[in-house]
Amino acid sequence: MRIHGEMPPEKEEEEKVKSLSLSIQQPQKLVVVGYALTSKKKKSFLQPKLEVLARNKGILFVAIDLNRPLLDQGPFDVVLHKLLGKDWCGAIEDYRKKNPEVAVLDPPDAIEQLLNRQSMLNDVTNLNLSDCYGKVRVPRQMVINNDPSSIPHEVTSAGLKLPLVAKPLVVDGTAKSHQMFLAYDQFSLSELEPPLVLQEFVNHGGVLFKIYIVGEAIKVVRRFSLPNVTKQELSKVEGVFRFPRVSSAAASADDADLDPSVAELPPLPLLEKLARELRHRLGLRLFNVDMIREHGTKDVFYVIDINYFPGYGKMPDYEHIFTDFLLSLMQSKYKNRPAQ
Ligand SMILES: Nc1ncnc2c1ncn2[C@@H]1O[C@H](COP(=O)(O)OP(=O)(O)OP(=O)(O)O)[C@@H](O)[C@H]1O
Ligand SMILES: O=P(O)(O)O[C@H]1[C@H](O)[C@@H](O)[C@H](OP(=O)(O)O)[C@@H](OP(=O)(O)O)[C@H]1O
Ligand SMILES: [Mg+2]
Ligand SMILES: [Mg+2]
Repeated sequence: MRIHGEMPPEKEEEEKVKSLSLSIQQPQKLVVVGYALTSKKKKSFLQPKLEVLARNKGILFVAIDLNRPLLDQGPFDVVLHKLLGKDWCGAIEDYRKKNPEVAVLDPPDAIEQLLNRQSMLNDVTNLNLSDCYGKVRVPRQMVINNDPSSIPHEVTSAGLKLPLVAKPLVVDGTAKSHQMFLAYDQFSLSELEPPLVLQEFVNHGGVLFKIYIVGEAIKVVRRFSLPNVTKQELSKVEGVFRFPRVSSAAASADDADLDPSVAELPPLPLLEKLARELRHRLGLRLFNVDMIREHGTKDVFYVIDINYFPGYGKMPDYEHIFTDFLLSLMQSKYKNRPAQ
């Protein structure tokens, strides 16, 4: 008995030969991805499961040699990078100008706005997502550049509400740039070392949504976060307390037994619109957004952090999503090429 849709054996052979000869006439072009990553990033991102799947799909990752001029290397179809410094950014800019057909992920000037927590959330502030299943806000915040002794006065005159999260102003991939403090009173903030961003803490029930963006693809996961701070606690406690990287553990909160009103994912149309708008405004294709839901509301969300080229290795299915994205870059490249 033949299952519906199955071919007779002779026809099947004919088809095999046909597709083989087609592939000989038009051998699949390898997609060469040059990468320049810190060793930490290389380890977390370039996992064997990604490299193997990529190879099967005709994608080859090649390390860029940082001791040789970038312009002498390649040819690459895509350049993937997460390195800092003027020299590197200059080299990448120069490379982009001279190789406009290569997809450089992403342009250094677009990345720059995410390397400073003052500019990082600007584009979210200016978004207008009304009628889109929820409100997306940014916590009120201020920057302290110097003189920690002036912080209590500055916080009071800016009218910021306690508790505050104190975050290093600059995000440069070092552990220090992720060192966070929770401040229960404004006086203790003078103990901290500027430059800092002081951001209002928003109660959100201890769950954070991490929205990974890879080109047009979105993946959202739940992560654990800081618990709510009650009024009572705030009135009793004084001081600033360093807290660990609560939301970075790969063990996600997806499987935890959570209050459904806290755990419910933000509506997909809201996330799609947010991702689309941010992709355009930021001019980036690889980033993630940390979002929390204001406790006691259904649809008031706050964006508290945006990261360039985040820990995709922790994103479920990242190897499929990322390789599909790389192939889609090639398709749009050939589609946009003028006919010969
Ligand atoms: N305004 C806020 N209100 C409530 N919780 C916050 C706020 N800002 C930060 N947090 C908590 O602190 C954590 C760290 O803050 P943030 O995401 O800004 O730091 P980060 O080091 O840049 O994180 P990442 O590892 O995602 O880059 C968040 O995951 C969240 O748990
Ligand atoms: O994917 P999430 O949970 O958001 O966490 C990432 C941070 O946001 C990134 O800042 C880290 O990358 P850098 O250490 O290169 O900044 C990134 O480092 P990683 O790629 O080595 O895991 C992650 O810690
Ligand atoms: Mg974060
Ligand atoms: Mg961050």
